[in-house]
Amino acid sequence: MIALDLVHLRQWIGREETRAERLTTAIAARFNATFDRTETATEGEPAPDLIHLCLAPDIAPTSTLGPDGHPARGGFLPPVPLPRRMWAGSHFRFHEDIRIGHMVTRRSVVRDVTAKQGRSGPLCLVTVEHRIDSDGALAVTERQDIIYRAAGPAAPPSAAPPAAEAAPEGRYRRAIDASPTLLFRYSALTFNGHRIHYDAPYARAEEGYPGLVVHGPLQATLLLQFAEALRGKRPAQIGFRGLSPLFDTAGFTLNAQDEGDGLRLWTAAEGGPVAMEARAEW
Ligand SMILES: CC(C)(COP(=O)(O)OP(=O)(O)OC[C@H]1O[C@@H](n2cnc3c(N)ncnc32)[C@H](O)[C@@H]1OP(=O)(O)O)[C@@H](O)C(=O)NCCC(=O)NCCSC(=O)C[C@](C)(O)C(=O)O
Repeated sequence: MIALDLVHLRQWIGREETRAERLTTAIAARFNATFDRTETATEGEPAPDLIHLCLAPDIAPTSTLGPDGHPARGGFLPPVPLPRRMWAGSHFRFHEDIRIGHMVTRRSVVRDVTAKQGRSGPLCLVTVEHRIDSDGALAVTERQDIIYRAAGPAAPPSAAPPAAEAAPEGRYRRAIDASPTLLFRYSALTFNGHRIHYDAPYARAEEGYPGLVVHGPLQATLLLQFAEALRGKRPAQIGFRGLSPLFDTAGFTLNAQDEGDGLRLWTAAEGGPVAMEARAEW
């Protein structure tokens, strides 16, 4: 069993990083193509929401990547010794548009590092706050949770009852083909080398998943686009939480339900549990 030295890991709290990249029409066009959006990417126009997740990635030489294809730990993020990294959730607040052609700057701060005991074993939760500016104007604030967990099956049998309950059908639904091509294109857009998203033998044999894992940010982007299509405009804020992984072994649906002034949204595979849940407010 891997012991977490929380005193050491919590020394990363307060650590900051700033990265920037110009949002070119080429990047916006690739994003639109990946998500089957018909808009033309035009300089000066508002960019599609959550495109900032594709900008200014960690650029590490291939020879320095860890066995999972991620940059080795211990730079900006704490060197958590648990091997399985997952996107656990994010809360976004939208202030202004990010515009195509603008310089997009992300300032990130590690806000918290905590240890938890999950049904899948010990977990380490790292919370990071991001501020995203578009040509110097505040555009988006984000509070992101990353979970690290021990090696082993994604969902232990003991976790079966609550985790395996089939998700309900939303009043509004849209089917998505979780094809390896879509997953690969999103990995390429985000320069994400994490092998669980494109290397099926690795995902099965090394990480114990039944297939390729659908990226958390990809699900979040699809759910936000669905919410925007239903309401005709971007919400003021939206929060996501990943509850169970989704795989390329079956298609999945985007679901939504009216809830108060907002929408409750979720993804689920056919007959599967809620994978990612979200709440959007306008
Ligand atoms: C994370 C797993 C293993 C924990 O599942 P579990 O059954 O072990 O945990 P639990 O028993 O449900 O909860 C234990 C504790 O953890 C907390 N917790 C539990 N879940 C969350 C969450 N999401 N966000 C924040 N907190 C969470 C929970 O509140 C509880 O805290 P408490 O003891 O204080 O009450 C499980 O929820 C899961 O598998 N979620 C799906 C994750 C996923 O599929 N992410 C997308 C794919 S990975 C990815 O895209 C990566 C990428 C893009 O390549 C990249 O960033 O590098």
